[in-house]
Amino acid sequence: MKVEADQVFANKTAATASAGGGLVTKMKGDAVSVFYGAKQALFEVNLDIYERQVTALIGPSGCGKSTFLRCLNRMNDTIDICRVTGRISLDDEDIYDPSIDVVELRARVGMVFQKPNPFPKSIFENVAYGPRIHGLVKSKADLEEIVVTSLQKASIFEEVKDRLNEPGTGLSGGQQQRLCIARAIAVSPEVILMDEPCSALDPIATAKVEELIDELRENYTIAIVTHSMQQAARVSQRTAFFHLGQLVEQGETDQIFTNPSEKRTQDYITGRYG
Ligand SMILES: Nc1ncnc2c1ncn2[C@@H]1O[C@H](COP(=O)(O)OP(=O)(O)OP(=O)(O)O)[C@@H](O)[C@H]1O
Repeated sequence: MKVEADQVFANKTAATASAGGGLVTKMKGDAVSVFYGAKQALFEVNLDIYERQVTALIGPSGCGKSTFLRCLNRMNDTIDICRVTGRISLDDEDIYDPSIDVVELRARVGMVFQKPNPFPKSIFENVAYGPRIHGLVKSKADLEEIVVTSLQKASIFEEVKDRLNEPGTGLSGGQQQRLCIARAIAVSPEVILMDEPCSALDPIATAKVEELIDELRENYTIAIVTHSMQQAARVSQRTAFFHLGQLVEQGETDQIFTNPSEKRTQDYITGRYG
């Protein structure tokens, strides 16, 4: 595993170089603990998500990666037994403060799920829905422009431009996932959370989505949960390794994969467990 990761780094472009210095914190977790009923799933996690960087959350199954990701736009609020303590901020504002409008928060911090989940509506409507309910458009022309630019940014416009009125569910899995990314982009989020966005995709569709993630980094802050260490190495500049509900280590992806500080990280990336 480590050898493959090294090869990936050897091929990496200047993109990685920009991961050094000058980083701005976009979201910050301070002593974040999460409980599902009596069971504690996360233990005092401190993690910074930097602006215009891709941060990969890695670790063995059940270590709490998705739980942490879901805290970042309060998706865990939808789980009755879930309780979150500590502080999570977006641009230094506490997102769990009672004054926060959760609908607005989720527009600023969008999410793409493991399984592509287009609405059972046309391709156009899938993307138009968010801007419309968030009141982001004044006219039909505005809406059309947002739909087209979102599909372009999600690198799917060329494939769907002649079938915008056909159902989104009729697209291939990889196209559906890029449609879901277009839908997330349409409400102009600042942060995009991705929970194993490629796990239901074949290698070609995965490569397209990974390429897209790299392009999106120019304008968005991204946090991605992935089981694939090669994927983490390919798409991220920062990596956070979780184990048994604890954040073991975080840092530049190159450093985490080639020279981790913690033995548990080393064991995981070399395939000793997980
Ligand atoms: N809705 C829930 N109700 C109760 N327990 C939950 C719930 N969601 C997650 N958990 C528990 O919290 C712990 C962390 O789960 P989580 O899904 O965050 O891990 P993960 O690292 O994302 O795992 P995976 O890689 O398998 O998706 C696990 O023990 C899991 O069983």
